[in-house]
Amino acid sequence: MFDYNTQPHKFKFQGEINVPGDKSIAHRAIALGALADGVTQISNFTYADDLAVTAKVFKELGAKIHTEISNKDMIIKGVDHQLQELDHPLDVANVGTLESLLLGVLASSTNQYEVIGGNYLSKRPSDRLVKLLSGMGANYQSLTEQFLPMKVTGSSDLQGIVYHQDISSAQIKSSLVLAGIYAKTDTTIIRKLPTRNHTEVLANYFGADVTIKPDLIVVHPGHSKLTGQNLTIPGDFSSAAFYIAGALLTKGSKLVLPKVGLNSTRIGLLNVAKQMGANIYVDNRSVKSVEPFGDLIIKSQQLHGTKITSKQVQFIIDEIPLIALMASQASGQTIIEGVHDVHLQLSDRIRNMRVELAKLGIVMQVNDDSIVIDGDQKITVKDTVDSHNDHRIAMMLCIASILTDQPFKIKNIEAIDTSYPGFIADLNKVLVAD
Ligand SMILES: O=C(O)C1=C[C@@H](OP(=O)(O)O)[C@@H](O)[C@H](O)C1
Ligand SMILES: C=C(OP(=O)(O)O)C(=O)O
Repeated sequence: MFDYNTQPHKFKFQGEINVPGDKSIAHRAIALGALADGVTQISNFTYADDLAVTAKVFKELGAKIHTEISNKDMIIKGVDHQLQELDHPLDVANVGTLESLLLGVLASSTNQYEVIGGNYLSKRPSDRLVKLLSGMGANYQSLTEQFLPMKVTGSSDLQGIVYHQDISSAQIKSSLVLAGIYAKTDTTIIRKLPTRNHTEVLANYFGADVTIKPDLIVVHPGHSKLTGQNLTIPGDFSSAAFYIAGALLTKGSKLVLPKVGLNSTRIGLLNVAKQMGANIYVDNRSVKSVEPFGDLIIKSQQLHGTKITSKQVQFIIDEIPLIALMASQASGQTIIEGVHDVHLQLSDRIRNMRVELAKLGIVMQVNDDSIVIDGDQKITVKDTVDSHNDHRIAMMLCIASILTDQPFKIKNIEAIDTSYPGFIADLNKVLVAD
């Protein structure tokens, strides 16, 4: 457990920074590469803590995984769906995406597994997902019925289901896709609202047969077979978001972020920033291994408040603490609607960001399904802040520290390593004292 003392200056941003490879895509690439027949080579892989846990779990299931940390390469020899039997539990720690992907993967194996998790995930209900996977024919047993630890015995006779999404969750959808690839009949997911689409897009890249339409996706197990692939992971938009917010909010900034992932299901913060009056330029657009990317050029800008609707929330799901900070520095009021499910993330991310920002003098009204933030708030340090072991809150607090010349302490700063080891060093490369 480490504390970080922020600096007693305001800063602006100058220069260029390459953000790490996308964590969300990398989780899926490891899972699909591990299940596939043959070798998968992943370039621009970031060895973040969450991805280390995913790699460890799939290694235990029999995949051979080699990481070249200096080259940011990962090489996986897959098991061709023959998962190894284990005499010990699979530990997903507090990696929410891994828990969901894994429960879907294990649905089609007849081996018996036990899945355990860390203190936060052991309190996150899995019953919605488990009910769906059980409906396909897999068996999940938890003493508490809805939380980890859980005993899983899948089925070699999984049957597809038709699921009318009651909540918008990329993790639930992804889990059903991974189970559906090995089912006997089609799995249909009828969307409530679109969510990040990396799983279905990447599954097709590996040889699955998934129809992707705006209002539904259908997994056709048929004769599809996953085969190892080479892929390059774009920069993580959710990591780039901290620099985007920082550069917009600090006078005299100009920052370039090369090769950032621009998947339309991830870049809601760009649209929110535009609604708030920002002009962010995108250059050198391209597509590699089915994911779009490009260079972002950000200049400081005076922002104004806006209304963010529930339709936009899935596209900013991991950026809400940062958007709250942006809103507090804009002119006028901002309302974010449709945030109910974000309360389930990690340790209740919305509650924690409200508590921590209040220690910096930034107040907001948090309701069950909406957040209201007044603009023009001055940062006034009242207390030591805490990441609550949430990497997104930790990095948002680092950006807040740049906007004030009052230094403060951030407790449990090491949470940053969950997605972006080296963030503070990178940040310091592009900060110029004002
Ligand atoms: O599928 C994913 O990679 C993720 C989906 C989102 O969660 P939900 O599916 O619970 O909304 C997001 O918050 C999480 O950081 C990563
Ligand atoms: C909540 C996050 O991820 P996960 O759900 O995988 O823990 C995140 O990356 O912000």
